[in-house]
Amino acid sequence: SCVHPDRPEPLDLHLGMFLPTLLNQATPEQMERFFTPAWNLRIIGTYAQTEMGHGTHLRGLETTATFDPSTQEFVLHSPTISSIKWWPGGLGKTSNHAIVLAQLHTQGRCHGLHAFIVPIRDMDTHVPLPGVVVGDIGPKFGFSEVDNGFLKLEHVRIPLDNMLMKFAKVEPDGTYVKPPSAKLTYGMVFIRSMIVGQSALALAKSCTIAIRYSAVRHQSELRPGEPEPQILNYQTQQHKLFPVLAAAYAFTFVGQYMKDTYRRISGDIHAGDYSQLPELHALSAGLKAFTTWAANAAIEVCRMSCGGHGYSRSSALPDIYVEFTPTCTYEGENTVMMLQTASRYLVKSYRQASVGQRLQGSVSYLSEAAAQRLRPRPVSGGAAPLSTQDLLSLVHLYQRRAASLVELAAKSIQQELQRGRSQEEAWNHSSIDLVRASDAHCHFVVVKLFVDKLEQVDDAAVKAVLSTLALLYALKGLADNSGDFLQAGLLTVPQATRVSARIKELLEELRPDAVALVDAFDLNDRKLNSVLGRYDGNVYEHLYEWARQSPLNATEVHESFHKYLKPLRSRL
Ligand SMILES: CCCCCCCCCCCCCCCCCC(=O)SCCNC(=O)CCNC(=O)[C@H](O)C(C)(C)COP(=O)(O)OP(=O)(O)OC[C@H]1O[C@@H](n2cnc3c(N)ncnc32)[C@H](O)[C@@H]1OP(=O)(O)O
Ligand SMILES: Cc1cc2nc3c(=O)[nH]c(=O)nc-3n(C[C@H](O)[C@H](O)[C@H](O)COP(=O)(O)OP(=O)(O)OC[C@H]3O[C@@H](n4cnc5c(N)ncnc54)[C@H](O)[C@@H]3O)c2cc1C
Repeated sequence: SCVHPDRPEPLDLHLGMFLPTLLNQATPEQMERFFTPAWNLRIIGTYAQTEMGHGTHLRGLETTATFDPSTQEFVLHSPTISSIKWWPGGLGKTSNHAIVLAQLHTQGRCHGLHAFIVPIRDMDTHVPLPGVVVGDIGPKFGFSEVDNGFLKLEHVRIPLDNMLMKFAKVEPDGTYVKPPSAKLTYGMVFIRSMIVGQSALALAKSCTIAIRYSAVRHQSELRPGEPEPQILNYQTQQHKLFPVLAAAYAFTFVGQYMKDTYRRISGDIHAGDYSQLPELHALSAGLKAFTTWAANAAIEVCRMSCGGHGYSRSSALPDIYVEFTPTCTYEGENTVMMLQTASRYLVKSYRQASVGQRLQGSVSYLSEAAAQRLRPRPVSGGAAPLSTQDLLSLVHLYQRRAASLVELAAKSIQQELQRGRSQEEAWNHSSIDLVRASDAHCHFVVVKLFVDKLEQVDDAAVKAVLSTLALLYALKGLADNSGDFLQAGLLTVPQATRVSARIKELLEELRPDAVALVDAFDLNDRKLNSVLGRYDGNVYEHLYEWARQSPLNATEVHESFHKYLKPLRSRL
């Protein structure tokens, strides 16, 4: 990672999942035996959960770990083609160990998914161990530096104390001891929390490149007879890029918040208090999905805003896209994550609020919404006056939109049940509404955290420009989702028109600060690795130089001329 800063590489899973999973789930003895050599890179590990047949539905995973008390060993086995582990990064060629997630069988009973440390290659020769069939899964959309792999286990034996036993345990006689909370065996919360920060970084890089380049690039005519303007002066260009800039700041603050929240709640968990785990799961799942979807779309906006040169790899934008886009899929497919946040948290909280329970954490507004529903509505009704200046009133608006969409989704489930559908069918027939509700909840959380952050900024000028960005973020979201706000009676058509007009004013206000605002991300040229996004703006000279270095230019006359074109011509 020193050679290719911020690029995917074969040790990512070792650093990002193998070591953290040990930290969270290994016993002190296992820390000694595995963590220390892994920290020193003698053991190189990966996290092997996904199988060819199942990634999302963890209870459907087929790999088995059967305890054999006669030898004090687990026998790990892949019983079918679809049970072959598929996708783990660094598994194909790099790792000598894997944390394998498998269905634990002992004393004739299956106890569900547990984590096992499985040596897969000889520590000296790196040759796969007996019973281990392992290799690379082949070329992908991107990530070509990473050897994502497959792993077929054929009755591979590992010692009893290679099961990660900080929480659940198997005794030497095969007795299974349950973990203090069944949810502790889900290990993905750490990376999901970190991915939010990755979304911010991807956005910061992309808009730094696109905004700097838009200040360098001159095109067309704005006023007849005058020199060609910087493309950043076109309103449509600003409308593409400044909301991305605003989102990059918003997600940076949300990323910091997720890191702090993870630290705080995992501290509680280590101290034996599991009460905040559902909030952490719901927040990390929802915000992972919300921010990666937004960033994924925005990277493409930035690339296209650079015209033809954006398509060249010299811009770095194609690489940023292919490296980032799997975050929408890995660590929990985004739709599925949104549904987790909706079902396990929002709808449950809505029901609790409806029977008068006071809620804590990011859903406390559902209690307020429930209380309001009980009060008679004022006769005048309708949308409250909208201030396109007051951030707190916008936070409140997002909160009411989320409350209304959570209610809509919960009511849809209710109606489906009343139609005689089963709980599961009612759920599936409401899942579009549920994803919308989660999306609105996350959007509210992001706007709120952005506005909260402003309170911590002391410098008046910085606070002013960040407030303008926060306003743009909130109003652009309002405009993009005006259907929701109109449907919920939170916005009128004339108000929506005013929002669009205010957005145009904000774009103009931000224009003089736009380049300074991307410079403030402090992404150096080496890290950006983009000809278009160079700090010195010397784009054209370097673009020419970059092209001259293309492998096709290594010889003046390419061998294809002698091999194909010349013989072909002689036959015509
Ligand atoms: C040290 C330096 C570090 C430097 C870093 C260096 C560089 C880093 C770079 C990192 C690069 C990373 C590269 C890529 C890694 C990709 C790795 C993967 O994809 S790996 C593969 C990733 N694969 C995936 O992510 C698979 C996605 N699938 C899943 O997560 C699950 O199967 C499911 C959640 C969809 C459903 O599960 P199911 O079993 O059907 O569960 P139910 O729905 O029935 O819910 C039961 C109850 O449990 C609750 N609960 C659930 N989850 C959690 C949780 N996490 N927690 C807590 N609670 C949870 C739930 O709320 C409910 O509660 P209640 O209502 O009863 O109270
Ligand atoms: C680059 C990359 C690296 C990876 N690295 C690793 C790794 O290191 N270790 C590892 O174990 N895995 C890894 N994975 C695998 C990854 O975690 C899974 O691909 C991911 O969890 C999604 O699961 P899936 O592929 O089974 O998708 P599927 O679940 O098959 O998703 C396909 C579609 O079905 C929909 N769907 C599925 N279930 C539901 C549902 N309940 N409700 C509604 N819709 C649903 C999804 O929304 C999606 O549209 C990696 C994947 C990639 C692309």
